[in-house]
Amino acid sequence: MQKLVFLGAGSIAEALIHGWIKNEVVPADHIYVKNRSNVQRLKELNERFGVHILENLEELRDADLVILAMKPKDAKDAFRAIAPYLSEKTAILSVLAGISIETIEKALGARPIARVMPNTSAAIGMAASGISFNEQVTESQKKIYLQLLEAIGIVIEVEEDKLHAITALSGSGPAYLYYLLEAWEKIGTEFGLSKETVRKLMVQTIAGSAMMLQQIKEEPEVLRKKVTSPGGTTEAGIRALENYRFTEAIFACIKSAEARSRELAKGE
Ligand SMILES: NC(=O)C1=CN([C@@H]2O[C@H](COP(=O)(O)OP(=O)(O)OC[C@H]3O[C@@H](n4cnc5c(N)ncnc54)[C@H](O)[C@@H]3O)[C@@H](O)[C@H]2O)C=CC1
Ligand SMILES: O=C(O)[C@@H]1CCC=N1
Repeated sequence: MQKLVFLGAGSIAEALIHGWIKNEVVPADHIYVKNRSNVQRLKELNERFGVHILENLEELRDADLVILAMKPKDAKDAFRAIAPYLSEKTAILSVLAGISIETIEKALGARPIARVMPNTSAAIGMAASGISFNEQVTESQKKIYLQLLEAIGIVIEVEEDKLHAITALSGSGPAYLYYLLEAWEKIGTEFGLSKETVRKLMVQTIAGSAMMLQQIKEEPEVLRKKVTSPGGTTEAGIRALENYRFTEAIFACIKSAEARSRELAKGE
């Protein structure tokens, strides 16, 4: 693919660009970026990664792949603006939360479309992505899409309806973990530790726990129980979480995010 155009130059676009260039999957010279109005932001991406700035929509005509990376609320306007400039050969990769393949097909015509839900860890090649394809995607195109996503982490193909759940889990997931770390830092400093010390310890704790799950093929429950000495500190901590209805809070979190993804699909 010679020309990949990002429509939307925000955080997820940056993460994908960073991942593709760093992992040498797509040369910077093949990447173009466009946003709505923030020219400074485009210049910043140009200077940082060497990607081109798409000056006008006419230049979409020879694009091989258009990546839809604006906010879902801006998608309708964007579709209307770009539809006249897309040629038959142009394929689509959408990262829009909620917006269905059917909606994209209706707006941009029947063409190869991959709907992807990555996360911002794409920037360091550690994304967890879900992906669905429409019927126009051939087996060889599928391989190219998967290659693009595997270059920035892991990717799992699912039926499209499940992307709402994936959005709520791994799409938003990094934010939940950062939020958890924010809380740990607050309480850690209340105990007189420096923020830097808490950060160092807890980032390693998150990374170590994730690696344990990956490398030692045991259930999280088994690993949790290995930490939890009878009558010990972990037991006391977990009891407090239970008192604050930890599982219910997590369920409510994921259900709310999943429901929001379904609302976005309806344009709400
Ligand atoms: N941030 C994240 O962790 C993830 C975001 N997503 C999805 O990615 C999309 C973008 O999210 P962010 O990067 O966080 O948003 P953002 O707000 O950082 O960036 C959105 C960009 O879209 C541009 N834009 C708006 N209308 C446009 C148009 N008509 N043509 C071209 N560009 C236009 C804006 O100027 C801005 O550069 C959303 O649809 C979101 O659901 C998906 C997975 C993870
Ligand atoms: O918050 C959002 O809507 C997007 C989708 C997943 C992560 N960020």
